[in-house]
Amino acid sequence: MSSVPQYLTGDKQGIKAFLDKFDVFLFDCDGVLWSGDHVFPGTVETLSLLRSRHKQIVFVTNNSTKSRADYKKKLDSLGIPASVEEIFGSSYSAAVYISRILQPPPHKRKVFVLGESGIEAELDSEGIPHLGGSDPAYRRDITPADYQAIAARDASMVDPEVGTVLVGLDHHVNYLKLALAYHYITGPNQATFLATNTDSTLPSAGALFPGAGSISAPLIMMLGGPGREPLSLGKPSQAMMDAIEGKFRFDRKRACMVGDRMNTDITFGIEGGLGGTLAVLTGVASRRDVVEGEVRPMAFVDRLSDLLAGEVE
Ligand SMILES: O=C(O)[C@H](O)[C@H](O)COP(=O)(O)O
Ligand SMILES: [Mg+2]
Repeated sequence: MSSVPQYLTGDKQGIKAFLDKFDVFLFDCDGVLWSGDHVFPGTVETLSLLRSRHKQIVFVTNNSTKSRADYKKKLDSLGIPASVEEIFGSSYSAAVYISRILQPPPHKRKVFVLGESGIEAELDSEGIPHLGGSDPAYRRDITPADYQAIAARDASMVDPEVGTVLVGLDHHVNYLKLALAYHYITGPNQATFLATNTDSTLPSAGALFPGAGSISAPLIMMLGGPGREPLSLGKPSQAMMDAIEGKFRFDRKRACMVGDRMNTDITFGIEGGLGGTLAVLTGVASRRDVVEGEVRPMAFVDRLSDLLAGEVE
């Protein structure tokens, strides 16, 4: 059983000592920097404190609805200084995995997407053709003709060149898309079943909503349940950690993962062999999860801006 994490809120010297241990901070976004479009008070000041101390900052989000360029716009709109180079999302992680590791053969190079434009933009950035996703042709009710065409594997409905099904948070999921995804995975296409992430919930507006995991769950059930889960390329996937380390070239022992979720963010940092992990209580995890859970961070604070107390010399 892991030890009880250090509680740093209000502990000026403890915060200073904690911050001094690290040169790199990997920041989760939803539940840490903001909740939906509400940026938590003190977030901007805390990040600029770290930058003033020459700490490297990387934004590592599982939220696949936006691309890195979209996140740059969101960070700008919330007054959070950042470069697009500092952003690493699960949709980019999945696109890189497909183009550089999975490398489907030319006749199976297309990806059927259950997700939003963030996935499509990152697949485009890696030159990967895709269908489904935000295409309005799929945002409709299934019809009797659809059943016939899908069952008959009519190429107008079931594209023979689909070799991968990629699932992320999809605010427009529906029966037709789930049916097509199932047939791509189980039919002659034998498509590879991937997910950008499998978070069960999404923290937004101070509450919890269906997460990306709830979008792939019906497919897992249709495929026979446990053992048929998709390969997930978001946190805590170490494929994502390796890609981030490869890009930013940092000493893992001098890096700290900051997150609000134990089974993604904190597990990501621990399994990645990072020097530290810090939890905040403004998102998914409760204090009890942090202090008594199976997975525990090195330290925690009530909110990110509590780190500002570390400014005192
Ligand atoms: O369902 C989801 O996709 C997640 O809740 C969301 O993406 C979490 O984003 P993160 O906290 O990693 O920024
Ligand atoms: Mg989060």
